[in-house]
Amino acid sequence: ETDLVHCVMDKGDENESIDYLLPIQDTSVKVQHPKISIEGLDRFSDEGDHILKNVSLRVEAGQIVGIIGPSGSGKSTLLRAINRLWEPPAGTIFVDGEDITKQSVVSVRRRCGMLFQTPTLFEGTVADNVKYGPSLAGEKLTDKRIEDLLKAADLDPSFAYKSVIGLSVGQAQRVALARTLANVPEILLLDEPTSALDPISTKHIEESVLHLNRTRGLTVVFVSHSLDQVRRLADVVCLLANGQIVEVLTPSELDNAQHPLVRDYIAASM
Ligand SMILES: Nc1ncnc2c1ncn2[C@@H]1O[C@H](COP(=O)(O)OP(=O)(O)OP(=O)(O)O)[C@@H](O)[C@H]1O
Repeated sequence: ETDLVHCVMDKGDENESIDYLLPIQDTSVKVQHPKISIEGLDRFSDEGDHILKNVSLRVEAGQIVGIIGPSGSGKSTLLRAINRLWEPPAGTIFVDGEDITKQSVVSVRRRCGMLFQTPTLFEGTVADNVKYGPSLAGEKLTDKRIEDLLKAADLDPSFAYKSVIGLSVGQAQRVALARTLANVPEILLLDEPTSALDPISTKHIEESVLHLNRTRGLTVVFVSHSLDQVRRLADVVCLLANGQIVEVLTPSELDNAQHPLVRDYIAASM
């Protein structure tokens, strides 16, 4: 990872383009392992409720997977397990074929960056927030790199030295995206990332995510209540209901979904 960071930073210093922002991940070669593999994941709450039931899911490198489903079906819990915000049992979640519980939490969280519904920034400037993750790894970001990260999140570089106080939610979410990208993630986990945003801010975030996916091969797993968003972004859609994946299909197949819960969900969303 360190080598990649340096390679990207060197190139970033020479070139205006955000295309140097993250290493390009080779998704053309069929590698042995999927990017993410979830195998028989179960979760019980402290009260004994079965929140995730034997969930298995394969996400290929460079894929964008949308997770939809009724409230309380376990979508956030599933997403949070992938970067160990909730600790999955050993041997249930693999990234590049490696059990994530065998790696350090810090490295898992850097590789699998997460955005939440509501951005939480700490007080200070936009740049302070963007620099924070790399500083934990002893890395100091250049001004140019910070500007490139802001551009990648569809935010004007002039925001770098503004205080985060006074930012709109949409701007703050883009800062949160830049902060996540600063860790050079391979996977982006997005938990309803635009549900608090207006349509323009939503478009900014969606365009950034699509651009990063198309140009960098970034793998994306996102939770959304918007079927329109799923249609705009996802290569594959998973429907989660009562803690189980009940159907996996492409966005164009949504209208012909077989499972009654999927059909109900789509009907209710129209
Ligand atoms: N830490 C926890 N302790 C106990 N129960 C929990 C915990 N986290 C989640 N749950 C329960 O697990 C179930 C799934 O929650 P989760 O937030 O994953 O669902 P969701 O599909 O993301 O819902 P929403 O669409 O409303 O965000 C819910 O019944 C929730 O109350």
